[in-house]
Amino acid sequence: MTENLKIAVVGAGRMGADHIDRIHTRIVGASVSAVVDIDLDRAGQAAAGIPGARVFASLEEARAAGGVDAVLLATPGFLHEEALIKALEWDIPILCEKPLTPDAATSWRVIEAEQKLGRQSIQVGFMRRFDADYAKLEQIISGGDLGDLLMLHCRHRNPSTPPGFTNEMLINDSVVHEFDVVRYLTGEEISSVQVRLGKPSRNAPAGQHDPQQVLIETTSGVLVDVEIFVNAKFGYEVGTQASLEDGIVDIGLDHGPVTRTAGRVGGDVTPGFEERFGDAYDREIQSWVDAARRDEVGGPNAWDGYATAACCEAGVKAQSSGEKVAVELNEKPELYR
Ligand SMILES: NC(=O)c1ccc[n+]([C@@H]2O[C@H](COP(=O)([O-])OP(=O)(O)OC[C@H]3O[C@@H](n4cnc5c(N)ncnc54)[C@H](O)[C@@H]3O)[C@@H](O)[C@H]2O)c1
Ligand SMILES: O[C@H]1[C@H](O)[C@@H](O)[C@H](O)[C@@H](O)[C@H]1O
Repeated sequence: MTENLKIAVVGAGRMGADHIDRIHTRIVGASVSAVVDIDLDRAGQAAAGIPGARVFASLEEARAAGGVDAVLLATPGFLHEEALIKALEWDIPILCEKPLTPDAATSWRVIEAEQKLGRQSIQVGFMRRFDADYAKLEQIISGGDLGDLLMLHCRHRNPSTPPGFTNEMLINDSVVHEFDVVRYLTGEEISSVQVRLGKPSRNAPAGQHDPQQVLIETTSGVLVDVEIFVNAKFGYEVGTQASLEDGIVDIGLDHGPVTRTAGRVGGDVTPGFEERFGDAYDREIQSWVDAARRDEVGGPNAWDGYATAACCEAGVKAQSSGEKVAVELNEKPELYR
């Protein structure tokens, strides 16, 4: 077992910097040994104050300098494939922020490379599986006391989007989480995706149709509707209502105290994903580190990344056609059964 997992974090932007701080301050059994970013100033800022953390412009340079046991990949999704294939060739564990890659063909190439390695080495950053609410909902559904799950109603609202957030990214950067959650909660694959574009918000930037409604069906016929609304302004909200045969369960309602005073009632709105899912990210990264030290994977794997990428591809097609698009999956390799 590796005593102290020395991690190279690739991409020191919003998510990478958050993970660097988390590993440095809260994660046990690991340290940040390298910060890689094409923007060296940004890498330097993220590495500042972390003993032993060196700064590089590429993963190859970091690897050549030595002291890299594992990679945490936090660059934009379209850049993931190349780094994943490299890390698999070097046989070092990887935590890849979602999405694994943006479409099925590129994700399948990653699956093929991992099969060549012969063991699972990639964990995908679907942190909702580590959220206490989602974990409880999964237990309620799989426990069976409320009968079969029939429908899920999901809401996914972000205050705004960063520059360069395309219309396709509503699906392959945001709804990719719901694709994973649906597979996690039902234990089934998704069979089809449909996207409906209704009245757009005046707050959406040019080129983005926001909000959108995504309709999902699983292999046993569980129906799911998702409101994806990425310029909702008021704050960050992710929640799900599950309709089961003998009960309705809600998670992700605004939490914290609700105060009634001076003729008003109210509580706090979560500003962003860091606050909503902070505990989940901590558990996710600790689980990855613990497993990686034993050469194992501690969460959703490359098959989960591939299956959701296939859903994203169907979703992007459905955005332009308006039709229900079937999700086509290759046969699941032995490595993931
Ligand atoms: N799990 C979650 O809730 C969550 C939240 C936010 C972002 N993410 C994911 O994290 C990843 C990063 O998102 P972000 O919001 O931090 O993006 P960001 O734009 O803030 O940061 C990306 C960083 O990557 C760097 N970069 C670009 N090309 C590079 C290259 N070739 N080599 C090294 N560095 C390079 C950029 O300079 C930038 O610093 C994405 O995959 C995104 O989907 C996940
Ligand atoms: O990259 C982010 C992140 O994955 C958040 O969890 C999600 O709510 C956003 O929609 C997405 O853009």
